[in-house]
Amino acid sequence: MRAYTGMISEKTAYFDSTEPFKTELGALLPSVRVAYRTWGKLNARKDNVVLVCQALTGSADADGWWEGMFSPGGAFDESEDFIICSNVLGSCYGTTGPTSLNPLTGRHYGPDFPLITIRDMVEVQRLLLAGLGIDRVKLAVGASLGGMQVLEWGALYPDVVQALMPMGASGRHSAWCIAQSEAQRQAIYADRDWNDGWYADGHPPAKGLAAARMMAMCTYRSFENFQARFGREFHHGTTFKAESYLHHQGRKLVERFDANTYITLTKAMDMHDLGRGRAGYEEVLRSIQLPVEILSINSDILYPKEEQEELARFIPKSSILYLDEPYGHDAFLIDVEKVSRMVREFLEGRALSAHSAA
Ligand SMILES: CC(=O)SCCNC(=O)CCNC(=O)[C@H](O)C(C)(C)COP(=O)(O)OP(=O)(O)OC[C@H]1O[C@@H](n2cnc3c(N)ncnc32)[C@H](O)[C@@H]1OP(=O)(O)O
Ligand SMILES: N[C@@H](CCO)C(=O)O
Repeated sequence: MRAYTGMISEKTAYFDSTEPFKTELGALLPSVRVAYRTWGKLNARKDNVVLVCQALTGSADADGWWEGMFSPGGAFDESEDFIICSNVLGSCYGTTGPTSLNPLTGRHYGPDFPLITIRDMVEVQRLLLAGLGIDRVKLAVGASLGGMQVLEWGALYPDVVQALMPMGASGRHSAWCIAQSEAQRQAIYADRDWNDGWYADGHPPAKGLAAARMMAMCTYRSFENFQARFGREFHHGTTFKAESYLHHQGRKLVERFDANTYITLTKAMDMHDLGRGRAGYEEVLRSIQLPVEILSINSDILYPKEEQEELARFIPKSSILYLDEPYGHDAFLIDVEKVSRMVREFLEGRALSAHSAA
């Protein structure tokens, strides 16, 4: 697998919405820019759209961070489908977020960027699709934060999306996940360069962001995976391989990501709750009348299988698949061949029948 560098591809396109965007929680963004990529061709009936929703540190470049999903006969097949992936609201890869200029102040939003929600991310994607003249999506698919967006698509726009495939996600962020996010954010706040989010250019809270990533990496993997890969072996001198692995991953994130963005996106994930302000959590799940294929990762310590089984229990036309791997939550990025096949089978099976019936 190619290492994901977080560079914005030159193939990235931009959609600008000059209308003010009101967030779910009432903040007003004067304008919104969306960075997006597409692959394949939109057919004459405009009914071959597959929407890919990114995970936490991803970008519009799904062919970078989820490369193995792109192949003839695989999940994302450019000869069949028109595949769209946009960078989420609040991120730092081209879509409006804390690193963007605030037109009202002329400086970066930084920590002034408002608290946003998964619903805001979906609303911004909806603006993009409308701007591209698309009003039907045959499949919305994504893992982790991407899975949350997929579920919100089902709740917000069931007339637009025709099938959903959320992976390694829940219908509402658990106390456990909120606690992990907060511990990571506290590592950033504790960095001497944090300066309440107004860190100087070239002096980000690097140690804090690296520590946050190291904590997160432990939750993206599993006891078994760390034990099998690193055991008690040393990397150099008295540094264990398990330590140097985390140092490496922490360093890599600091090179490609922004601390205020990390805070914005993890808070949005913590706000994830399909039931908020609606008729009730279970009712919302029951009301999703689309074919839904739920992928559960057996070794996931962040979103355990009970959470996907809960989704499957309440969403009427859902079924559940299990990815039986030792890798932990990030198995969706590692065993891509298997995941890709599962998506294609869904697309050509239950998802296709919903699509043809529409
Ligand atoms: C939406 C998104 O997910 S965005 C981005 C994709 N995800 C990420 O980048 C998250 C961070 N990366 C990863 O977790 C992984 O690289 C994955 C999930 C993408 C792939 O998993 P794996 O194939 O098992 O890769 P692995 O976890 O071994 O990481 C490989 C890297 O760790 C390094 N590494 C492995 N063991 C050690 C060690 N003991 N000490 C130091 N470095 C180590 C490798 O040299 C390699 O470095 P590179 O990425 O700079 O080439
Ligand atoms: N590893 C993912 C987050 C967890 O799925 C990312 O870096 O975006």
